[in-house]
Amino acid sequence: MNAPIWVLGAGAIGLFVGGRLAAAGADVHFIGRARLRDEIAQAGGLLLTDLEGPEHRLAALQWHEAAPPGVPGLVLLCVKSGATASALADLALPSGTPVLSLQNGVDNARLAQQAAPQARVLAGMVPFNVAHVGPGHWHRGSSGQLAAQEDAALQPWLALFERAALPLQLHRDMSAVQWAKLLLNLNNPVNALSGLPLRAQLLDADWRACTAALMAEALQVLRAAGIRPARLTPLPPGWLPALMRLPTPLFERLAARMLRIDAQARSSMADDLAAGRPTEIDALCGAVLRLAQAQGLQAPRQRLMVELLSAPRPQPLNAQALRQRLRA
Ligand SMILES: NC(=O)C1=CN([C@@H]2O[C@H](COP(=O)(O)OP(=O)(O)OC[C@H]3O[C@@H](n4cnc5c(N)ncnc54)[C@H](OP(=O)(O)O)[C@@H]3O)[C@@H](O)[C@H]2O)C=CC1
Ligand SMILES: CC(C)(CO)C(=O)C(=O)O
Repeated sequence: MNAPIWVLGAGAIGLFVGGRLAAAGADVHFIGRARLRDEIAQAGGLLLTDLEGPEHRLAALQWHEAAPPGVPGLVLLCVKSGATASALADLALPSGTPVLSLQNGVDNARLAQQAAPQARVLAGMVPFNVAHVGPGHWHRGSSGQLAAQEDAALQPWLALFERAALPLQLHRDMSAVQWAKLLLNLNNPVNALSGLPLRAQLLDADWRACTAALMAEALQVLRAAGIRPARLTPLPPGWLPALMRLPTPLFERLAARMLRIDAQARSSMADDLAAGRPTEIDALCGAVLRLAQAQGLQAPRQRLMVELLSAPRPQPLNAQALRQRLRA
């Protein structure tokens, strides 16, 4: 068996990925909140279900509210972006410990490396959605393969991820992959404000027009900065705004893969908004806004989304009102 894996941030992604690795035989330690530990215990264990795979039940988890005793062989960084620095600063990791960030946004690996300079922090990317759908129950509601920085430190772990049916697709240029994922994540604030499940929101032309406008603005900024996002979808990233603006019947046909989403799936930002937690808007639209500013450009649409989602109590909006405000 490999050395222990520590999941830092036992929430949707941490429980799903860590739970699947534990089911495949890994020695997984979850670092998370007592409320989720208690919820899982009261439900009789962790239940993981999957749109396209078998379900897994784990009767007991190795759960900690702070760093476990011992030394990890791998850390999976699964807290929301705003918690990256503080979560890592609380662990005294031995020199060279690989830390794989499974977070959205383009800056978390850098922030993590700053907080734990002795660790070997690697960027990763999760393309699929995991939602908390019932007591002790998390569900993967869309598909796609995990991505990670190509690095010798991950070699000993590749077979385990394969066994867990979560193979790591290795990339030399994770920055291009992360920017491409960020473009897709520009739908997160739109989804959160809509109050709708992801699939229903994506099947509404007005909400899609909002996301298209954010994507078009971000693509202009990336172009100006010389960043070429990787291709994560059947169509190249540059075509995403046009795809989103298609009439719904045509969109349904051309975006069939993007729409392979369970009716219950919702974006991680919608979860945060519903729970009254801070959102990751600064790591998504905020990152595009900062890149624009560095190029001497404006990004008024990203700025608007940052303002709307940073309000003390962001209110759901109707699609046409948001469209108007975004000039979409
Ligand atoms: N959910 C999804 O479908 C997807 C999520 N992602 C990305 O994955 C990352 C994680 O998202 P997700 O799993 O949804 O987030 P969750 O909020 O479900 O999980 C994170 C958990 O970590 C806990 N936490 C925060 N700080 C600490 C700490 N110092 N020690 C222990 N626990 C801590 C949080 O508790 P508390 O809330 O109390 O702070 C929360 O329970 C994000 O960057 C997200 O964008 C990427 C793709 C899909
Ligand atoms: C998978 C996706 C794009 C949408 O659910 C996501 O990254 C998120 O919810 O944050």
